[in-house]
Amino acid sequence: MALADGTTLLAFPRGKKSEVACGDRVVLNRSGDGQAVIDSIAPRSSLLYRSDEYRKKLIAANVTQIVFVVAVEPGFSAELLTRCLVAAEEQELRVLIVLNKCDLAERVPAALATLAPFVRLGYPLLQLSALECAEALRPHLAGQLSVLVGQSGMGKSTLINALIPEAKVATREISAALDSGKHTTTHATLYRFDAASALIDSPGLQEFGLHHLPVGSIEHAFVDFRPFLGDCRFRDCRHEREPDCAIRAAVERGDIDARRYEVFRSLRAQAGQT
Ligand SMILES: Nc1nc2c(ncn2[C@@H]2O[C@H](COP(=O)(O)OP(=O)(O)OP(=O)(O)O)[C@@H](O)[C@H]2O)c(=O)[nH]1
Ligand SMILES: [Zn+2]
Repeated sequence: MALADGTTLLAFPRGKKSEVACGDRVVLNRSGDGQAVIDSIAPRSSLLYRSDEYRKKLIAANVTQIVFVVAVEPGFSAELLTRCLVAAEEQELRVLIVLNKCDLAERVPAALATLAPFVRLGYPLLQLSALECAEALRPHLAGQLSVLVGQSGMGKSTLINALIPEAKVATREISAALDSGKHTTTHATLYRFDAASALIDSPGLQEFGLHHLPVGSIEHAFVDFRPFLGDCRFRDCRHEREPDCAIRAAVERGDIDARRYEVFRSLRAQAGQT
């Protein structure tokens, strides 16, 4: 836990089950030996979970922006990006898509083609090379609590280590404090730039399991569905086999990307289970 004066200390939740997420603002009760107990958690402006059919887990609180890192190689999952965008829309967060490894110039056009449908939807795209110009990302982090998300191999660690030189050291210190190296891969870490800007590195968000989303909020989280919502014949249309479904009609006309519609269907089928 970081205090207002910038110092940090080790803090533990009161109960056994931790309800605290990275990014939370808390009231601490100091115990004198440099440690503390978490008394209460301040109201959150946003909350990201990961979930599967069995359980959901808090990942990050009070985030204002998701930075989704993809690379020109290896290939990335457009479905995962769609899921990330849905999670962001549902929590009303900003999104920045970062295309990394643009130094591999001959691979850039293919990656841009994959990203074109997302850019058409209005999501901002930043092209950079974590090896050559990681600094290009820094201005986009100003004034935001960002969470950095990406599949393995996209260059997330390279980016963080370039922007935050103490990041490598911090990970080691936290593992030592918890007396176990195995925590390094599962817990989220918050790196502060200034009073208004910080970055959360959260390995757990990679898969974007969204089983926890309320069924009714999913269709609204697809920005391309919004112009057509309310135009279906049935008010409670599930956009599956109902007659006169405006969403399916839009897919058939090509106004909604068919792959996005398929992601919608799978999210809807899984929704509300945890
Ligand atoms: N050419 C090029 N290679 C890069 C760039 N950024 C990262 N890489 C390489 O891509 C590989 C993966 O980078 P990492 O930073 O370890 O990727 P990661 O996303 O943190 O992956 P995990 O550690 O598995 O989560 C490494 O071999 C990096 O050197 C870049 O901008 N250009
Ligand atoms: Zn419909």
